[in-house]
Amino acid sequence: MGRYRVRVATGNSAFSGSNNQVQLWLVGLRAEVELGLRLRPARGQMEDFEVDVSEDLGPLQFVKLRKIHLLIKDAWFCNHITVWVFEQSMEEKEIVFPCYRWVEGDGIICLPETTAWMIRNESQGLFQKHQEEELKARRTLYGWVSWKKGIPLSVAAASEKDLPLDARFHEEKKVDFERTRVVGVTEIALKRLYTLLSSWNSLEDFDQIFWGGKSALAKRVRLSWKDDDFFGYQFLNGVNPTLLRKSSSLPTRLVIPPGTEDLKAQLERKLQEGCLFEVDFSLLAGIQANVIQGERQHLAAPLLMLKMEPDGKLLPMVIQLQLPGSDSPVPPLFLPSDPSLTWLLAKAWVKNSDFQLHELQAHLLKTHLMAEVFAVATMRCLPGMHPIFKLLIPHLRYTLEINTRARTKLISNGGFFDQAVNTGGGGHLDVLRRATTCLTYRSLCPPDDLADRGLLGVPSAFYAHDAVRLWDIISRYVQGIVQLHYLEDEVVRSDPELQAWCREITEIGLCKAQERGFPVSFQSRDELCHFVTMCIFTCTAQHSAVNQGQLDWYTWVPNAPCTMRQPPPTTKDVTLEMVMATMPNVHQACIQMTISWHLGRFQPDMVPLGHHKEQYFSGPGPQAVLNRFQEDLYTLEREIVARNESLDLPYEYLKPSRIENSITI
Ligand SMILES: CCCCC[C@@H](/C=C/C=C\C/C=C\C/C=C\CCCC(=O)O)OO
Ligand SMILES: [Fe+2]
Repeated sequence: MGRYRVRVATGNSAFSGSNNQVQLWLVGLRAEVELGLRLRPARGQMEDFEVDVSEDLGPLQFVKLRKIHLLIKDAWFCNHITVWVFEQSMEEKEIVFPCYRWVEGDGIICLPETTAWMIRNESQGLFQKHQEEELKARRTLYGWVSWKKGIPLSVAAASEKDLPLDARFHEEKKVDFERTRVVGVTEIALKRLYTLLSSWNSLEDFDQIFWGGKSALAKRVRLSWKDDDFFGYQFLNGVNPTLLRKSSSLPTRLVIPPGTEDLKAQLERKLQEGCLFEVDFSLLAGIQANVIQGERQHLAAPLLMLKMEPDGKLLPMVIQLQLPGSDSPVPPLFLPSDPSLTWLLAKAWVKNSDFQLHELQAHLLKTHLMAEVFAVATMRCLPGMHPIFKLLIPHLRYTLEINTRARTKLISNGGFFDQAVNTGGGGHLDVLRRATTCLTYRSLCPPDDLADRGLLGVPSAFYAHDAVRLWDIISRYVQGIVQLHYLEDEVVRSDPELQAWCREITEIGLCKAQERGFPVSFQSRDELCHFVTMCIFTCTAQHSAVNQGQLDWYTWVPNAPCTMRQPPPTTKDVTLEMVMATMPNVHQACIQMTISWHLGRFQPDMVPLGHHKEQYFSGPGPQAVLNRFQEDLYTLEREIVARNESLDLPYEYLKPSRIENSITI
């Protein structure tokens, strides 16, 4: 018995309130009581009321709530319920029941209090029963599907409309997304009209469609894209810093034609000096090229060799556009000393190939689709009261919807890839399949990946430096939360939901990825922390590193052509007509610019890394861990700002304030 003050907090997004009435129960260890209230929750409001309860409820464990609709069903977004207990001779006690979900229909929803997971074993199985019912419902809502064979599984949803309401964009996000899509389509149409009668026979003609919405760096790209150091820089710190690796030997595919022995000597010298680097696009070899409006597009599978200069500049040394084969046992090598247009076209072929592997492998597969697997497995295996659910859920916001939209608009039949990209038309799916077969756990963990690629401690590798710093900061955050909940390794080993989550990711979502180093169980807190750090890094920092740069590096189309309309050159006499006949045409270029702007622009409702408002945890312990996380991020922010001040090209993509807390675009 005692007096209770109850606070009902409603979400702040549009339509979060409800005209339906809400009924509440307090459920204690010894009894439960219906509060007899009928409140209509209002958007952005916290509504308090007090009740005297005659029964002895015992320690509160749940709040139960139900929305009652007479005529119209009106979903309600409940943030949380907070209860203060005033009991005789005891000071007031605050108990929080997080929700952060839509309340639809008229079923009863059970909210466990925030520390429930810690006391679940002593509570007569009440929490166990709740968890089982919750997961049974979630497994119905969040199903797996194989969208295309050979790539990670996705959420079962033919379009975003089929997703559960809790996985959908909130109104503000949806309106912004749809508005900018309309702006994009309109811009494409206007540019087509504007260029209908204009010439398209010089590289400067791309200026005609290089309109607003571009960044300062995009304008710099337009001026500097032909320069070799600017070209090389992008493999370290551009939109795709994931392919460059330090050479440990001359690649076997690099067949040196007779008469170019001095090139071989230069390469070997750079190799000995430890400053030879390579980017190998062999993954594209043999991929079927797209046919766009009846016009066969073309693909290459380049190898690029570069040298790291003492001043940190990375300069291209040689480009081989095709793998040696029966029809071309010694493919021509293109050099900086070649005629300027020849060398420019060879570099363009490298950047077109980089566009394919960036968008499909680094961006879509290694961030978006990985995050989707984490999201579906989390919803299917971890109950809302589980600490790893609470830790991860803010980093999974909106990901299922943006990925579903990508499957229906970008990589679908007739989508962006089919309309304007030379791996479109099905080749893009083969690239995804090939990339999946070489998707290792190590490649998703920067300390391992960058060590394997020889990029640790390289002064001009700013992505590498910032990625390792962020990994360490996120790792400390994860360890802080894990150590509060798992007091020894045995607790990890004996957590059935956690072990099921791990297996669901590796064996189901990633299709038996244990062969590629992914775990099928966690034997220690360290193993758990490493994996969860990888999940959060992938959903935040890594996506930021490969997404934001689309606006800067892809809107000047010649710097990263989305398609190539003529075969790669086999001789050194390249004309401007050949270059323009190869580069994307006006329509394809317009589409590339629009998509790059739409996907790379700053999201107006973005939540910066570590600054989500939802409070799934409560108490001083988790709050102190989160506070330390935010402080560490702020320290890194200041470090990066200071470093960037001395750079001609500041590297901004891993500045914490620019990293979104989840993959939402
Ligand atoms: C190649 C895949 C990149 C990774 C996925 C991407 C997500 C994109 C999700 C949705 C894009 C939807 C529509 C495209 C936007 C505007 C197009 C305007 C013209 C039109 O055809 O509608 O990561 O960011
Ligand atoms: Fe993205």
